[in-house]
Amino acid sequence: MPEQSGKVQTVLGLIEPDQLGRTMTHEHLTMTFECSHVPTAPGDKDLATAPIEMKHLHWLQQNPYSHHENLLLNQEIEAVKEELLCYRKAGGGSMVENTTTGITRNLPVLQQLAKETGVHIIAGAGYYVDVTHSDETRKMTVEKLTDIIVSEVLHGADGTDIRCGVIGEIGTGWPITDSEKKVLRATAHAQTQLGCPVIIHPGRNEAAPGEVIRILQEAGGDISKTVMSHLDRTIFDKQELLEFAKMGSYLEYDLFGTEMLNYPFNLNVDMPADSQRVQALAFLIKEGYEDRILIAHDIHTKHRLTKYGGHGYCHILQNIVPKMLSRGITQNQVDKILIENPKQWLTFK
Ligand SMILES: CC(=O)NCCS(=O)(=O)O
Repeated sequence: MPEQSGKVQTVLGLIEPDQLGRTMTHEHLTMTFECSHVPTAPGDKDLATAPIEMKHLHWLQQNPYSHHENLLLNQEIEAVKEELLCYRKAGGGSMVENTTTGITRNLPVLQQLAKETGVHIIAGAGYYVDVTHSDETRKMTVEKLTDIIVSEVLHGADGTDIRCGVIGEIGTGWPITDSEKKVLRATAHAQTQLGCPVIIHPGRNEAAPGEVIRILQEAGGDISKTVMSHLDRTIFDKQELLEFAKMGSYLEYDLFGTEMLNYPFNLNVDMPADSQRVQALAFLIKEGYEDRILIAHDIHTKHRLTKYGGHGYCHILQNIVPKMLSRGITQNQVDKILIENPKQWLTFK
């Protein structure tokens, strides 16, 4: 039985699950997102290269992926540290940092942030979406990928001895590519060896989450210890959502704070507003899924930091929790979503 059994693994070592407190299960504290750059409309070229300033904030909120600098969250360590200190003051305890290979994971920075702020940080093992896979990654067998993921959890990643405490976010697109399928199978095999939590980034299609779960299931993965991220931009039909929920994964609404008219990665999608996200949570609770819900902001660009006029990492604790309570979600249910469910998910078997 690995030493992680019954514990949560942070970048500073193992902790007791009860130490976690309120936990955001899908955040990024340092990463790059250049892989998802969206070409700028011809008339907007100047805005796309202008410094990030208040007068451009609305344009940036509507076009976050067309501004190169905005995709470099890794340049904001001081601002992120300030926000983490506020997060602690607001009653936050822990964060899962979902940056995996392909979007510039930086474990020493995560360790430094954890030491300086007292927030428990859990780092992610594995690989982001296909477009970020190196030639070397593409050539690897499932067995080799499994060994690497297991080693990132048991021994440390990126040449450090800093150990990851979850596998993911494992990136998949739509349709799921062969290289992504290999990584999914390796994820399931590694999870079988380790008894650890897994978190998935699905493609932007209603069928994508179910297809990922089927691949993991066939490879022996533990779906009850797996989180499906980004449901807020992926499954809209209530019946489809309930069908998916029956498959048994955690159901994550992790784009709180993101409100935009045109979602550039899939123009057929109407990105919901936060009030609609709260309605989705209330619906899932009414349908009996309060033990399976997780929430977060998935901050991955600069403009969402308070330094740039964004909502920051405290938005859920300060604004969304009161809204949940005002919409009939009880304090006990809020605590399940923010404390108990993350604890159950993050504890190694
Ligand atoms: C970092 C990351 O993958 N964020 C998800 C953005 S998306 O628009 O929900 O795909």
